[in-house]
Amino acid sequence: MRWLTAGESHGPALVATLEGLPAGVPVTTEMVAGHLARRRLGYGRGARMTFEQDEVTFLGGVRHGLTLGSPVAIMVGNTEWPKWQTVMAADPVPGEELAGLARNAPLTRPRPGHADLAGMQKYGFAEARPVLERASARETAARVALGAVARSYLRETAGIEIVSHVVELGAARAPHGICPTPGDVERLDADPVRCLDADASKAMVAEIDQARRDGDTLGGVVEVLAYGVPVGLGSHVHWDRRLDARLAAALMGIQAIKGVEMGDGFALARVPGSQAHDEIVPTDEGIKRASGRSGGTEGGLSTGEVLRVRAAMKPIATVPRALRTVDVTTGEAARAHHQRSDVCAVPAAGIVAEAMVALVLADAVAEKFGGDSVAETRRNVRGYLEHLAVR
Ligand SMILES: Cc1cc2nc3c(=O)[nH]c(=O)nc-3n(C[C@H](O)[C@H](O)[C@H](O)COP(=O)(O)O)c2cc1C
Ligand SMILES: C=C(O[C@@H]1CC(C(=O)O)=C[C@@H](OP(=O)(O)O)[C@H]1O)C(=O)O
Repeated sequence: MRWLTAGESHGPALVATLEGLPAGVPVTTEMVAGHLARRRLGYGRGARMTFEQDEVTFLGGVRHGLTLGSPVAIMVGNTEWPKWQTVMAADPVPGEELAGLARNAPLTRPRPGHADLAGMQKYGFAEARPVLERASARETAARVALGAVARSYLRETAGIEIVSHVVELGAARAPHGICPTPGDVERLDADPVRCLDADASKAMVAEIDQARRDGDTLGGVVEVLAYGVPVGLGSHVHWDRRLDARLAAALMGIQAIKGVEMGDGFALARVPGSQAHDEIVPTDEGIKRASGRSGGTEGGLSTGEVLRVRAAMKPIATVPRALRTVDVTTGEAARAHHQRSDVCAVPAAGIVAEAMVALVLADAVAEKFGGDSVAETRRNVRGYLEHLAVR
């Protein structure tokens, strides 16, 4: 399976394509729009989330609610576009039309923590606009759109369901060991910070309020769980086939994610081996694990237990009480450019992380089970699981 996104934050639209899906995956505009709406939620997001809509259009690969086996192409329109169509026009614009446009003022005070400065230096731009337009996490809308399609494929072929929740936000933490299930999604989506524990949720909201008062921003940690993942996705045989490595790369590829842990991750480094692994035990339902510390992978293969992976997001880099920078036109010390911004986007990052996990798992399922139609993939999954049960 291959996928790509294109589009700028204030361009006309984002587009995303996914190639390698079989025919017969149920997909609708409403399904994609539903996941995009979940990404817009979350206490602490900025003004743009209140007025911009995500307009979903399928451009290819789907007919009457089912994939055709051809590449799926989705467009997510930016409803901000009318305000930006001169500044972000694809074709040349006469200088007099651009002159005096406040939106076109050169951004010469790059923001620490963003791609602004290194991007300007690398690509030879005199200001940050051409960099930040693509570096912006607006692009995550395109990933979530593809993630919605990948999730439907996972559900239909292998019965896999994906859930995420916020486990840390600023200094507030959810109690250790809370593992939401697919049945908790409605409750999670209704919570302002997508945290299952009511006290922790209140503490997280209070952290965001305080950061806003302080002119500051916050990060946090999200956890993604995948239920129904069969044993044997990924492989131990080569580094780039390891499922854990693929998940880590995909999650690290989300804007502002700076750390990824499989299962108990870093905590495992601090305990002896007798407390770090998941013992193998016989049960009435077959061979199982006595705990879930590994997060559902061993040696780069899924174990058949619940998959659990965490991603740490750094605080939003556009800090209202602006950070020190240099004005690249004068070389003088200055304060970083700041307009509207999110105070905290950790709940939204959880939805993006779900999409990335879905895309990695979809790729791994397609690799293991193949199939040109959903029925064929399903047969292959069933045959494999029946064979395992016999053994
Ligand atoms: C869902 C989401 C929303 C974000 N919103 C903002 C924002 O409003 N303002 C901001 O400065 N950064 C925001 N970011 C983070 C920046 O895009 C990110 O920090 C920047 O691209 C640099 O990230 P990097 O150091 O990981 O490359 C957001 C990230 C995500 C995942
Ligand atoms: C638009 C989205 O997120 C944006 C991500 C973002 C950034 O710098 O990453 C900055 C903000 O955009 P702007 O600078 O235009 O206010 C966010 O609103 C979105 O998630 O759909």
